[in-house]
Amino acid sequence: MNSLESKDLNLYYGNFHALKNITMGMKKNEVTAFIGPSGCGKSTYLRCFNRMNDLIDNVRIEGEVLVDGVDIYQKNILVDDLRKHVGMVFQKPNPFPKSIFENVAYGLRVNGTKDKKLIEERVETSLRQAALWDEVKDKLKKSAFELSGGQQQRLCIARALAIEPSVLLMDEPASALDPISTAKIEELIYQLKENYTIVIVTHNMQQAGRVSDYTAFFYLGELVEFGKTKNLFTSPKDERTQNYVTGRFG
Ligand SMILES: Nc1ncnc2c1ncn2[C@@H]1O[C@H](COP(=O)(O)OP(=O)(O)OP(=O)(O)O)[C@@H](O)[C@H]1O
Repeated sequence: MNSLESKDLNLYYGNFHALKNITMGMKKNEVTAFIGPSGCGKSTYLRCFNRMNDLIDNVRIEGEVLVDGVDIYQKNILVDDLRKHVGMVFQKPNPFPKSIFENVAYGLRVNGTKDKKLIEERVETSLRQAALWDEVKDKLKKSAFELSGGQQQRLCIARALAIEPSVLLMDEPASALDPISTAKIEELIYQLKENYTIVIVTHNMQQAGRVSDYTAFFYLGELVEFGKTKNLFTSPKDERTQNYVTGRFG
C-alpha cells in the first residue's frame, strides 16, 4: 500500500488553480523527491499531506489525499493526530527559544508525556537519529540558538522525530546550509528511510539524484512525470522533464 497518495487533487488559492489533477502515490520507506521550477506547486502539494494548507486563508481542495489509505480531509480527522503521524521540516531551521533538550522534548510534553526517564531516553534517541547527539550531549541545557545553522536544522529533525511520526515531509531542508551540513542532512535522509517514508522538496537536482528513490517533476501545477529517480534523470519520457533535468529552464 502507498504511504501517501492523492487522487485527482486540485487546489485553488482563491481563483488561482495551483495544483491540477494530481494523482500519484508514494511508497512506504522510500524517499521521493519533488522537483520543478519555482512556483510550480511543490511546497503546496507537500503541505497537503499534513494539512498545513489549512492554515492559509482562501484555500480550496478537491479530490482525495490519503495517508496510509485514510482520506485525511474527512470531517472526523483530528489534525493534531495527523501531524503527529506526518512530521515536517522546513526550509529555514526554526528552533524554539528554548534549550536544546527542551526543543526535542517539546512535542512529547505537549502530548502529555510526564515520565522524565522516558522523555530523556526519547530525546537522546532522536538526537542520535538526527546525527547530532555527539555534538550536543554535553550542552543539552544551552539555548538552541547557540548551535550553527546546520546543527539547528538537525535539531529540528530530531524534534520532528521525537514524537515518532511515520512520514517526514522536508521542504528544501538543506537549502540554507553549507556543503558539509548539507552532506550530513543527505546522509541522515538515507539512514532514516529505513523507518520512515520521506518526501523532500529540492531545487538541487544532484541532491534529488543522491537521496531519492523516486522523483516527481512538477510544472505549472501539473505533475508532468513521476518515476524511479534513475529513469527520470537518464531517460525522461516528457520533453518538459528532459528540458528541466538538462538545465534548459528553471
Ligand atoms: N498562500 C498563498 N496564496 C496565494 N498563492 C500562493 C500561496 N502560496 C503559494 N501560492 C502560489 O501557488 C503557486 C505554487 O507555489 P508553491 O510555493 O507551492 O511552489 P513551489 O514549487 O514550492 O515554489 P518554490 O520552489 O519557489 O518554493 C505559486 O504560483 C505561488 O505564487
